Amino acid sequence: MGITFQINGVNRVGITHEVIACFAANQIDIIGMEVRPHYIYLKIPTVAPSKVETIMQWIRQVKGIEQVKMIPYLPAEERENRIHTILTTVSEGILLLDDQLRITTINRAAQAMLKMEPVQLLHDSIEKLWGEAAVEVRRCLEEAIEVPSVQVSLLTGQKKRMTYICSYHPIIPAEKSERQGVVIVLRDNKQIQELLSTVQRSERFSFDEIVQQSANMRQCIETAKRVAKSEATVFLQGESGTGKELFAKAIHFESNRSAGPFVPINCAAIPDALLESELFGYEQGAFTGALKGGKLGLFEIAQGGTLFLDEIGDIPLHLQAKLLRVLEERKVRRVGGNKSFPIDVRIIAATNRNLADMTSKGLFREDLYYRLHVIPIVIPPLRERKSDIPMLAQYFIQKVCRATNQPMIPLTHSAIRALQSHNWPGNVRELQNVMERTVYLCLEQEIGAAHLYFDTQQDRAESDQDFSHSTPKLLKEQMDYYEKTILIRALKEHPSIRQAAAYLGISHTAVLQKMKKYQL
Ligand SMILES: Nc1ncnc2c1ncn2[C@@H]1O[C@H](COP(=O)(O)OP(=O)(O)OP(=O)(O)O)[C@@H](O)[C@H]1O
Repeated sequence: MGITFQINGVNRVGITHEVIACFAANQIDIIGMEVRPHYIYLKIPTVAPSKVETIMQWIRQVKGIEQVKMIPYLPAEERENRIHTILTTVSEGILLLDDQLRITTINRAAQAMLKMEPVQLLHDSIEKLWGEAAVEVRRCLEEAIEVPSVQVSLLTGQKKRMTYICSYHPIIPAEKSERQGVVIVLRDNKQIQELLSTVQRSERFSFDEIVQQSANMRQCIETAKRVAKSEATVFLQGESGTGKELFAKAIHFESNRSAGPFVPINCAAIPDALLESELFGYEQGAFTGALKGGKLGLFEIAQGGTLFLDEIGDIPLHLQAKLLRVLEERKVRRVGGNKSFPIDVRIIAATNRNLADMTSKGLFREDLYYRLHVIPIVIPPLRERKSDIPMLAQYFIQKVCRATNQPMIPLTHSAIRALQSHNWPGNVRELQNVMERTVYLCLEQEIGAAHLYFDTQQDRAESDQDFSHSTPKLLKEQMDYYEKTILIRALKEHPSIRQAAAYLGISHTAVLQKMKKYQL
């Protein structure tokens, strides 16, 4: 409590001294003060309202003073109030340390996370409290560098060991080079995992959402449902676009791990050099360019949930060995790390390649193949389940109509017959594209066979041969057309993208880019 004045005047040497002298002459104590060009802020103990007016008149008599008014707080108090409000409202734990690494402030969230009262923490050095775990905090202070995302294992006030994700930020005042301290931002690892699984939970998916009515698909779903509750590794085989990822998701959400995360990774889409660190994570300093504090691997992120290894046939041989070890020991060691930690992750693997064939050719490790091939489920291509086509086509039409707020457009019998006589090399994904394109371009009340927009460009490329007929005329178009055809052939003739790349004499990433360009 107290009374605060804001005094505004000219910038004259000695003016502040004369204002203070007014208070001293009238025996009024000054309990807070701040001076800025043209402004003096003064705080005094509470006095009677009548006295306040008298004081203001004294001050106005000082030469050069233009305005005196009462304000609720000194500017520094106002800043402190704001910082206090921020600290109490953020969900992260915040600890402010001085230049000796002593704790000067701790917010409510940090007290709750550490399960400690401020008296147990304030004024103690973080090095005394955290021991070894504080090494990076000192580095942050001494080298004035930010340290983002370090995992720290600490004993809480209830003597329970918990893992936190911390980041350290040096406090460096503007215009000065000396360091004033460190801000520690603390996040509860469990909260992060829960957040992650909430995100996954929001994408819940069930077997009921897999559209089908053919006997062979029904059988696949029955098998998948039966094994979902177990912990067994499921091995999904099927051509591209048959719905392998949908099966993987449905199995996860039907399993006892449904509250945990579902983490998919497409092994073919990640360059060799990054795949290992994506899967297993890395320790700080593991290689040039490694993030400070290291990086969580997908095995760690999938803890308590399911890791979906899509396109498993594209994992290079040296990583196959490491993956096998992880699956057998159920322990992961980060790249550049020397400690292993246990993992609790269910594996679902998928491939559109003939892995058994690749094994016999020495392109895929036999031991890993058998480790993964526990419960194989073969999803048939669309051409082998033509009875699913009408239902799927209507489902995709309805999806677009709903999204664009238009009434459902019916399919004629002739359109259904045309759809069923198509070969569908791209399976359900291709059917989905055809139906979406057809709905967007259709101006009729119903969709007949003539209105279907098949992917003729792809059909032409796949049917390969006669380059002289109906090919594009412009040089660029012709070159693209031939490139796409060559790429399709190479991909068909080689068991993995990496080998197709080696055959074509280009990098794996170049093949991936071209596949994206031609939507293969
Ligand atoms: N039975 C189905 N019901 C509804 N949608 C389906 C069905 N099967 C596939 N789809 C849709 O087709 C697309 C391809 O499916 P998905 O990605 O699961 O195939 P995939 O076999 O994993 O393909 P890839 O091998 O290329 O990764 C997705 O958009 C998916 O939603």
